[in-house]
Amino acid sequence: MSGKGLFGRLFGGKSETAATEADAVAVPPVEAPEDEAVLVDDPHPAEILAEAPQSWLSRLKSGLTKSSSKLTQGLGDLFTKRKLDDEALEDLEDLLITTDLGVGTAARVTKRLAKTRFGQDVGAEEIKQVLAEEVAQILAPVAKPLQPACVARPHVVLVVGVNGSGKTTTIGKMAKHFKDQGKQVALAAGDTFRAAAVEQLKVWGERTQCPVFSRETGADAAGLVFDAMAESAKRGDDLLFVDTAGRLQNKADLMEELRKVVRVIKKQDETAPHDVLLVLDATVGQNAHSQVEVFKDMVDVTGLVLTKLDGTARGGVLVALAEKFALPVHAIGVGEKAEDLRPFDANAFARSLVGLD
Ligand SMILES: Nc1nc2c(ncn2[C@@H]2O[C@H](COP(=O)(O)OP(=O)(O)OP(=O)(O)O)[C@@H](O)[C@H]2O)c(=O)[nH]1
Repeated sequence: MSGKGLFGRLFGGKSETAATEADAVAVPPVEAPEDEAVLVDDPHPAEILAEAPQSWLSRLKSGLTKSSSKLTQGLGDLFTKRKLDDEALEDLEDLLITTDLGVGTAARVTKRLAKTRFGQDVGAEEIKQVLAEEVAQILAPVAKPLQPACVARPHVVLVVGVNGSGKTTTIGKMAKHFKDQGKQVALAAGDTFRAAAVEQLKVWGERTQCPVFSRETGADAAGLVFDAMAESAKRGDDLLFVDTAGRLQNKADLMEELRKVVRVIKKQDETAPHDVLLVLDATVGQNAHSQVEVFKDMVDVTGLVLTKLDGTARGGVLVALAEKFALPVHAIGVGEKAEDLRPFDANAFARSLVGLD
């Protein structure tokens, strides 16, 4: 592990290399190149916004394939009809921990099986059922789709997270979701630190036909957000999504910037921001825990969005996060297209995660 400390690992400079799946502590988001042409040129907007040929459930299942295969394979190896004794329970607990489900979940599942099936022959399918039920129970209290009341105009959703976690993409996908529901939505490019971030948000603005409030690179983010709120209120928008920087020189700078943004938002509406979403990249696995802790220190995080579940076998981390923080999980991302972000459903997720239909 590098000697940079937590902040260095979370927000470290360009020299940080992307973490591998096996690297449980380093954070993969590496600052995207400024000339990220694919984002700026947007050659296939229609494709990105196109209706999904598959149902959401099949997208979810295929998105979680890496996670479910790891679990299914592990369970298959352990339980081709095996007596459930102490050793088998220990092996099962270890497997569940290695799939990022968390110590608490692993203990719950093994305890339940020990109570009901100790000494009997059990198979992988039976264990999957028990696991799916336990996971769904853990997730049910946190599965809360974002339902902005829009009593205040605009209802302000502040979006935070480390660079590359998927903030901008999540904003774009949510903008489409709420536009489709008939809401008037605007976007504020509060990551004035990186030109590519502003450009990327503008691309989503064009795709979703939402105005994007932006300023030149290096401009004061809080000033931009203040003006964006005033303008959005004048327009009578239902919703204003505010993108933010994910990395500054150090933690103190980032904290100061985020707190300043919150202060200026409150100057115009003391009930705002109405939601503060922390976007987490699921591929970082257990490191997501530290990210939640760091951001909770900086701002009043009200809910989570987990992205890139399609790119990792570590989808179980969502369960561990739910157990530890009990923060609402509003949505999950299983791909880069607009329809790849959906309100989070505990049961569907639990069954897909363990590879059940
Ligand atoms: N596979 C996959 N890719 C995703 C998902 N969500 C976002 N991405 C991709 O992840 C990359 C980073 O996403 P961004 O939205 O730019 O992340 P950000 O947090 O705004 O990052 P900065 O703009 O660097 O601050 C982009 O290439 C997205 O297309 C997802 O659910 N699945």
